Parts: sequence; C-alpha cells; structure tokens
Amino acid sequence: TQSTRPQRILGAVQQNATRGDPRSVVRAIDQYCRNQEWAMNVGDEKGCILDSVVSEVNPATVLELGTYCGYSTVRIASLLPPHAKLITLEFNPEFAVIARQVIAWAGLEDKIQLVEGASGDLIPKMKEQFGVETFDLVFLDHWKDRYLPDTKLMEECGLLRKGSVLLADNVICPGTPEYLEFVRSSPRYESQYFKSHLEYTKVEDGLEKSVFLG
Ligand SMILES: Cc1ncnc2c1ncn2[C@@H]1O[C@H](/C=C/CNC(=O)c2cc(-c3ccc(F)cc3)cc(O)c2O)[C@@H](O)[C@H]1O
Ligand SMILES: [Mg+2]
Repeated sequence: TQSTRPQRILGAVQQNATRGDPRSVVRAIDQYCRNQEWAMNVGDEKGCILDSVVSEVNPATVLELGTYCGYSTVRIASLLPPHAKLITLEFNPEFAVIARQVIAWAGLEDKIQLVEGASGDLIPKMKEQFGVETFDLVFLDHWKDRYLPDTKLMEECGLLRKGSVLLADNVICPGTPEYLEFVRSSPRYESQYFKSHLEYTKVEDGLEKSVFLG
C-alpha cells in the first residue's frame, strides 16, 4: 500500500538521523524535504530565526499549535533548559502517530507532551488538565485562520503574561491577514516581522514575533 508523506519523512529520520541527537533529526528532515519532496515544516531558514527567538526567550513553558511531523517541536525542544516543558497540540491522529516517533527518535519525550485534539478545545483545559500557569513562548503553525481566534482564547484563559512571546509562522505565505492586522494594531502587543522565505523555496514568507504587554 502507498505510504504517506509523513511516513516517508519518518523513514528519512530513521535512516539518516542518530537516535538521541535532535539536531541530526532536524537535518535529516530538511535534507529529505529539500531534495526529495517538499513538506510544510518551518524549515532550515525560518528555523534559524525560530532558534534565535527560543534562545532569547529561554522559555520554561512553550505551547506549539500544530505539530504535523514534529520538526519544529524537536527543533524548539532541543534548545530548552533542563526542566522546561513543551506542549504541542495536534488534531490529526495520523500525524500525531508519526510525530511521536520523530520525537522519540530525537530522545526528547521527557521535554515534550503531544496532546491530540483541536486547539480550540484544548486551550481552555491547559490550566486544570496540564498544570500550566502561563506560557513564556507560543509557536503558531496550525491552520492559518485559527491564529487569531486561538490568540484571543489564550488571552481569555489567562495563559499569557506580561512578556509572553507569540511567534507565528507563514504570516506572508499562505498568509494570516486578520492575525497580522490584530497583533500589529493592538496596543497590547509589540510586534516585529522577520523576513525570510517559504521553507525550501525562494518564495517570500516570514515569522511575526509579538510580545504580549499585559
Ligand atoms: C485547530 C487545530 N488544532 C490542532 N491541530 C491543528 C489545528 N489546525 C491544524 N492543525 C494541525 O496543524 C498542522 C497544520 C498546519 C497548517 N499549515 C499550513 O497549512 C502551511 C502551509 C504552507 C504552504 C505554503 C505554500 C503552499 F503553496 C502550500 C502550503 C506552509 C506552511 O509552513 C504551513 O504551516 C497539521 O498537522 C494539522 O493537523
Ligand atoms: Mg508553517
């Protein structure tokens, strides 16, 4: 039977990456997606911007919206301090199965909690079910029309504190116009655009970093 793209990405990790070496997992996925078949990972170019923001924030608690195959999950978690935790939300069970194996290959199970379900349903449960106070960093990379409603939901649920950082992928391509308009015009956010390119291509894309001012 025909394999799926996520299954082929997992295969590339298992064939080319070293168990317990997160950066080799990241490299294996980038090489596969650049040379064999494109996939919607944040990728190596935007990934370097992601790395710099993660290192600058040095977060104890991270929320990722949209796990897919776990590329950015592993990339972020590989930079976290010892007791930091990353919660990643994914509503497609097939993608979740693959991502769990990618995360395991990287040896990052202790830092990452992958929760299956829709962000809109899970965000209101973060405090009671997952013992979260607030998130120091949120990486938005799920359906683009969910960025704004989920940001408002995180505010309403008291999951953002003064200084919490939102980092949003794809604000140009495919684009998140309503979200961009909101974070750039709201007095409660200080936003900055990092110009880059769509993963593995020369098409313009970028990340928007928005600090919640409380
Ligand atoms: C509300 C909810 N709750 C939980 N999980 C959720 C969720 N909504 C989606 N998910 C999950 O997250 C991922 C979805 C990611 C969506 N990303 C993109 O569509 C995307 C597309 C491109 C792209 C650019 C140019 C093209 F020509 C074609 C595609 C690039 C990207 O970087 C993208 O991120 C996927 O794993 C999905 O199951
Ligand atoms: Mg993306």
